[in-house]
Amino acid sequence: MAVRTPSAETKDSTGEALVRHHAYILTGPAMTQRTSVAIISGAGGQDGSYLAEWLLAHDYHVVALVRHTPAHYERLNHLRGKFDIRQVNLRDSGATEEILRRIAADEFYNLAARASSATLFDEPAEMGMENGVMVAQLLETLRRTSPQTRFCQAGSSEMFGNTTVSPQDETTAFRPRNPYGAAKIFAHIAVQTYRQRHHMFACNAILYNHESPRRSPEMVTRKVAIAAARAYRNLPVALTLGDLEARRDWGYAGDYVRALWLMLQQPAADDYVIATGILHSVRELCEVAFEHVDLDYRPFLRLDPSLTRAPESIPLVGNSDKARALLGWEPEVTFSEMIRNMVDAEVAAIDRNAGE
Ligand SMILES: Nc1nc2c(ncn2[C@@H]2O[C@H](COP(=O)(O)OP(=O)(O)O[C@H]3O[C@H](CO)[C@@H](O)[C@H](O)[C@@H]3O)[C@@H](O)[C@H]2O)c(=O)[nH]1
Repeated sequence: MAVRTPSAETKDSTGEALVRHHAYILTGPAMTQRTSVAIISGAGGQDGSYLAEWLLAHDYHVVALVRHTPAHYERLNHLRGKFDIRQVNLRDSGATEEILRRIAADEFYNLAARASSATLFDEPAEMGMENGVMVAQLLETLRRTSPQTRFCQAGSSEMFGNTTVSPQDETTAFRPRNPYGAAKIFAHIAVQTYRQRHHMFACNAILYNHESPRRSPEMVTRKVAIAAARAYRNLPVALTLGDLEARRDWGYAGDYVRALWLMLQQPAADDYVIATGILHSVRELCEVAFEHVDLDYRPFLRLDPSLTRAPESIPLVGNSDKARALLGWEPEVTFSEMIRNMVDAEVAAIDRNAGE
């Protein structure tokens, strides 16, 4: 168990105590547990909501940083009142610095990013700023205000892009094929720089696709789950897909946020690939989702080539042996279980809406 130095109570501008922390401190033979404080940026997304749940279940004081008005974030609704939520644009370094200085968190998880597959190629300059340069800015602010804070950066398998190696691991060369992947690599290198040159506890998670009922509806797993549930409830279905043969290494988001947390509990900071190591096609995804409701997906399917992306010459599939060995991490939810849960969640949502 890591032993961390306690720090002082922090106060807001009114002088009111905000949070008391720190982690686990040894007091003689007995171990006293104090509340750890974690900041999650980009907390309103799929991963932020699962990570907030995980941290709250582990008695953390959670501070969620969101970009828009807090009420906007439905995925956090069930947790309201259990954590602090602050609206801040991380590109505003002054505002970010004030928050970081005041909170002096034990852990910081950076999940803030542009993440839609529709925008992987769009607005390269903005993409570079938000998914790349902003992370370096954040690390620099942390270095000046709260260098003891442990930092975790959510990277992506898109960094491997047009790889020539399969499966990919932490030693595989990056070959990004879009500005999204390139920006994430900039962030990845920034994390390594602050770890090596400034001795900060900063980790990179190279996350392969991870899904859940909280995934954005334009992502392919959620699209298919919604279509299967609507077909099951005899509602009009638009299952319009780009490509049935595209393959992905799909894991469950709840499992992946557990890996992020585990990284920050280690004696030393490092980088880890987080993946299942198993590929499935969009066709298999459709089969699992529709078979779960005893239907055939084919009559509902329309192919739209405009939704197709050039396939990778080598599929993106991760080797997470390092995370399994050093973090003791294993994915717990299988692909089929996850897709079936996603369909069940959509059926429940339809029924809830019908009952309102
Ligand atoms: N969205 C979508 N994808 C389709 C469709 N038809 C086929 N696909 C294929 O389905 C795969 C998964 O697509 P998405 O669910 O949109 O996710 P992604 O593009 O792989 O990106 C996600 O995962 C990355 C991790 O590798 C993340 O970095 C990224 O932010 C995002 O979460 C891709 O190969 C995509 O080409 C379609 O109609 N819609």
